[in-house]
Amino acid sequence: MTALLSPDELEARLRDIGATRYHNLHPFHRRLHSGQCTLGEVQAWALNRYVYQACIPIKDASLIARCDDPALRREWRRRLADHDGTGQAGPGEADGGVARWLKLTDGLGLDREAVISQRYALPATRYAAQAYVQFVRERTLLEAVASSLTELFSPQIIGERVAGMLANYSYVTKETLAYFDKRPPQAKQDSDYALDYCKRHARTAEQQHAVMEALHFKCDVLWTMLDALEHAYGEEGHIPPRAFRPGQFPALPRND
Ligand SMILES: O=C(O)c1cc(C(=O)O)c2c(n1)C(=O)C(=O)c1cc(C(=O)O)[nH]c1-2
Repeated sequence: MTALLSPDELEARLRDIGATRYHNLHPFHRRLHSGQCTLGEVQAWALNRYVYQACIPIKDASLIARCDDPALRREWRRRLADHDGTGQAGPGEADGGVARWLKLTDGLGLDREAVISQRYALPATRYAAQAYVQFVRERTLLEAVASSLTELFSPQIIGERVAGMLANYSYVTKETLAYFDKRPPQAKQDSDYALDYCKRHARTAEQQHAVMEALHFKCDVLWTMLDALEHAYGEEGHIPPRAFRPGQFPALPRND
């Protein structure tokens, strides 16, 4: 166990974890952003990433449910609204991030119902997303907050992704990628709060260690999802039996 760090030293250690472990460094993202993915791979990325998007409000709701600090609950409620919408768009009209992600999968020609069913996602994607929800349910509140700290690094990758995909794929438009318009300011606000919370509440060396481990864990969740995509759809092409197959979607057996 390392010695007790100052809050700023803790922040520097967390930023260092992002600099060396965040999913912007994954080969699949490099291929995605530089135009080297096939249409099938771009579709597979969006379909699998829906599973992650859908789990985010569930893990945020779990955090709220076990939190006895009204200020933290209030802050986290905003995240729920960001993802699930406020309901102000009209009855049955979702206006949050999850709904905007479906505009992205629509734009890539994927069947909405099939995407929402999560049936054609890779098993590893589902397990990774479930592991994130489980982590937030079971670990300390401090670790649960710390596991969101990957968002410190997301504005940069979103910038690279939007510029790279618009430049490199003729079928990707600004409208297709509209999900990402709102994310950088939301992620900045979310991660500023979470970082400040961790710096204030990690008062012992053990708690600081737990915060850093939570960020490592979350980087692993994100990395695992991209490993699974690369393994299934990259050069080797080991698509699991039930998963999305480019070109054959959604004409797949429905009762499997
Ligand atoms: O596009 C990305 O690379 C990326 C990364 C992350 C992240 O680092 O966890 C999130 C998002 N996007 C995102 O859109 C999002 O809503 C989100 C919520 C969270 C979280 O842990 O609460 N991370 C992320």
